[in-house]
Amino acid sequence: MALASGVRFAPRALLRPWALLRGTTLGRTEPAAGGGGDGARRFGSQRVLVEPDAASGVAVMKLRNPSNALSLELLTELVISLEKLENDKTFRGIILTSDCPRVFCAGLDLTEICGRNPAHCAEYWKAMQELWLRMYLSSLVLVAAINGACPAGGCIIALSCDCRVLADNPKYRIGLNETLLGIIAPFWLKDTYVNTIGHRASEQALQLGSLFPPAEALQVGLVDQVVPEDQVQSTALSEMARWLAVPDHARQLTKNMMRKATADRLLRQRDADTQNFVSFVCRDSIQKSLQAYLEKLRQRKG
Ligand SMILES: CCCCCCCC/C=C/C=C/CC(=O)SCCNC(=O)CCNC(=O)[C@H](O)C(C)(C)COP(=O)(O)OP(=O)(O)OC[C@H]1O[C@@H](n2cnc3c(N)ncnc32)[C@H](O)[C@@H]1OP(=O)(O)O
Repeated sequence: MALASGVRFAPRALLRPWALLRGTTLGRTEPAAGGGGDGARRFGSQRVLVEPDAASGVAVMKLRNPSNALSLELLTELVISLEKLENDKTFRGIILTSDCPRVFCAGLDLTEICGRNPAHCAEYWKAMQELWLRMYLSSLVLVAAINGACPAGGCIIALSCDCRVLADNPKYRIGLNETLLGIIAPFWLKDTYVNTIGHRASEQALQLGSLFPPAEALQVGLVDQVVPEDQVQSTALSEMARWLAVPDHARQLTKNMMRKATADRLLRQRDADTQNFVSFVCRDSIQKSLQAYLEKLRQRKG
């Protein structure tokens, strides 16, 4: 499997991604609901469902993990699905959305870094870097149809797309709230934020750990459209059409010109970034707060 440009590492899960997927349906195709015609074969895995439409060249990719927390398996399946679409010249764009009610993506799966050994945390973080690099530099148009809450790592997934459409529901807040959890967004998340909403707005939002409700997210430029919930999908499709109206080669080279320096910064410091992450999250104090936070989340449910 080809990894993102200039990669010096090969996380175990990504070297043998199929091992993680035993017993899942990845690679198997089946007719899409109501479909059956040309390009109406969907494929997917346990955690990512892909509904390709060959006629329009657009695939809808649906996350379907519990709360869409970014587990190692979900990260792996996302990379594989993305790669499959990238390698199929039929496709020019992906709409990324959630199949979970009320949640687009809950961010990092904290169970992957709480009570785990350093080697696991490193493998996990490398998989997170890999997904971000692939999405951020994808030659396809990526539109996020955000139909639920979108904190922290969820926001990063959305920010690595080209365009964001958010459902107008005050519960669907979006932002990088790491500081409120006592953790620090690494430089490449910060860079992505700055590239999207500018330096001053990022400085404020990152320090305060702001989670923006839809109207504020639109105002600050974190999302491009806020629409009623039942119009998220159709608006994402209209946005996609607008982006696909531009010749691919010109749009792709322009995207690369805008994003390459940010991605290269991570590529140059990938190992150091992993080490920073691991030594930070493996501290006793951080492990204790992660444990307490997870406990709070579980209790809140009851
Ligand atoms: C020197 C510096 C070096 C650099 C260091 C770098 C350090 C670190 C960088 C890290 C970056 C981190 C970014 C992150 O993404 S951290 C994760 C942040 N995410 C959150 O805070 C979201 C938490 N979840 C929620 O707020 C809600 O769950 C919500 C997404 C709004 C959904 O709400 P609701 O529909 O009501 O669902 P529940 O709350 O009932 O949750 C259902 C089950 O899912 C579990 N859950 C939720 N989120 C997570 C998660 N992020 N990880 C793991 N598990 C999660 C929750 O506990 C419930 O589980 P169960 O059904 O078993 O009870």
